[in-house]
Amino acid sequence: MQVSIIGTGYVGLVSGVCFAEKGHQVFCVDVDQSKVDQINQGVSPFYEPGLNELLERNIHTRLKATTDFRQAILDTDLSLIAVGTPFDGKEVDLTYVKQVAQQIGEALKDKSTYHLVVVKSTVVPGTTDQVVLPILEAASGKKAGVDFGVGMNPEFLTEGEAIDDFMYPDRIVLGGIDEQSIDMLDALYTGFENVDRLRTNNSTAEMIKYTSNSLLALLISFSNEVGNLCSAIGNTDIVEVMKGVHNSRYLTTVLPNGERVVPPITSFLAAGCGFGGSCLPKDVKALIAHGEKYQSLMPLLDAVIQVNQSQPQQVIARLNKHFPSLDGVKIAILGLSFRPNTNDMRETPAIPLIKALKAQNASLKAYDPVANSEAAKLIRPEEAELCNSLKEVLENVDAIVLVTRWDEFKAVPELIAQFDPQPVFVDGRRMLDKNSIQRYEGIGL
Ligand SMILES: NC(=O)c1ccc[n+]([C@@H]2O[C@H](COP(=O)([O-])OP(=O)(O)OC[C@H]3O[C@@H](n4cnc5c(N)ncnc54)[C@H](O)[C@@H]3O)[C@@H](O)[C@H]2O)c1
Ligand SMILES: O=c1ccn([C@@H]2O[C@H](COP(=O)(O)OP(=O)(O)O[C@H]3O[C@H](CO)[C@@H](O)[C@H](O)[C@H]3O)[C@@H](O)[C@H]2O)c(=O)[nH]1
Repeated sequence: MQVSIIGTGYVGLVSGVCFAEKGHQVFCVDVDQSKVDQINQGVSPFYEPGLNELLERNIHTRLKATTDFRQAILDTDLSLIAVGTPFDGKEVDLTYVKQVAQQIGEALKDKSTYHLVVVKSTVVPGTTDQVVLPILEAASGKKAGVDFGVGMNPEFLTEGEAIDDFMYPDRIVLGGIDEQSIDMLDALYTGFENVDRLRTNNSTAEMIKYTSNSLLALLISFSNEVGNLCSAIGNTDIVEVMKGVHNSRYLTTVLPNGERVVPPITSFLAAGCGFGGSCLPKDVKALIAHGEKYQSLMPLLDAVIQVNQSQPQQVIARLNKHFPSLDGVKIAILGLSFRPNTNDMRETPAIPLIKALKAQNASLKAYDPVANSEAAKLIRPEEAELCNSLKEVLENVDAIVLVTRWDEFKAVPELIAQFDPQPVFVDGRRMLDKNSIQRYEGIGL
């Protein structure tokens, strides 16, 4: 199939290389010329494990990046919209989605064959049918369901694991205005085997995406709330509590041989210094705001955000056990990206934590295995000194705070074993063994 993908961010570019790998002819379209040039040189504009290899293999054979929007639409049968949908403080910002719909519509005016337009961006229920479809009809002068189809295909990839998530999805949601749209969208996923496909309407497809992310966020905040109580009680460990909870038959699958498998969703029961990223915070807030429009309040999701916003304070409370005043206390921050294996700093809990520590006059150093240069755009040198290695950041500090679960940090117990005195270690992710470090403190402990 000839496919155009609009937006070459995490979703657009990963979808592009993966569909090319599956044999489709893909045009990746972006307004950002520098991104387009970089992609055409076979280099990803952002860090994502495995992406460069797939890009190099497919560029200029089955994949091409371009800024020529019109030509990309005319030369393809199906377009995926994968531009950003940020939260603007009040509601989901559909500016980019609307712009793209307008441009696709204008190109469709000159097209004589059937074309399918699919929204892959995360958009609130109703957007594809009530916002995108009317723009396409008005700009093209054509009729949806007759001259072109309209679909919605939410994306579930996780940054840092995006290629595997895309190639081996746990579900494929195929939304559409009619059978023809859904059939064509289904055909795009030929070659994706052994995966549940859910055929539905666009509004339901949109709601599936928000509900999935809201559930994940809810699980995290639930774990954090219980973890905070564990800390307050003392001698009660959230990690062991959640191990016990996982063993419930409702959260595990029992295989015919009796083996118990913990489904991935239960990994979202890990308490920590809070969820960040470009999806969970903005999607939960957008759904709450969308509910308000229908006078359908979501107090449970309001609380999910509230708990999340207070999690950095839990780290500070652990530090305060040892340092009643943080004035002049030298602290190393381990990890700046919102999760491991990415350099994405969007909504990372590291930023509110650094601001809060700085407000108390702590003296900060920080290190991230890949996100240092992205972090330098957000963190001023007077807020925290960015270090180039784990060894360097650990030198001469009173305390260490682990924010991101990078594998490299497993070396910390050994690296600090000989330090005298031992720094206080606050595990913001409960990543390390609590018995492996002398002055260990952790969320939910
Ligand atoms: N990042 C994720 O892990 C993830 C996962 C699932 C779903 N989503 C959703 O997918 C969507 C895209 O997210 P992302 O993280 O890939 O975004 P991103 O910000 O990384 O990329 C968006 C891209 O769109 C381009 N763009 C903006 N306007 C354009 C236009 N008019 N024409 C062409 N290109 C244009 C930008 O230059 C940018 O390269 C969002 O709705 C997001 O919620 C993201
Ligand atoms: O038990 C957990 C699991 C995650 N997190 C934090 O939650 C945030 C989000 O992590 P994760 O969900 O792994 O990464 P994302 O790339 O944001 O992926 C989420 O958002 C994507 C975009 O919508 C969806 O496609 C994915 O299914 C969904 O997991 C990170 O800050 C994690 O540290 C926790 O605090 N505890």
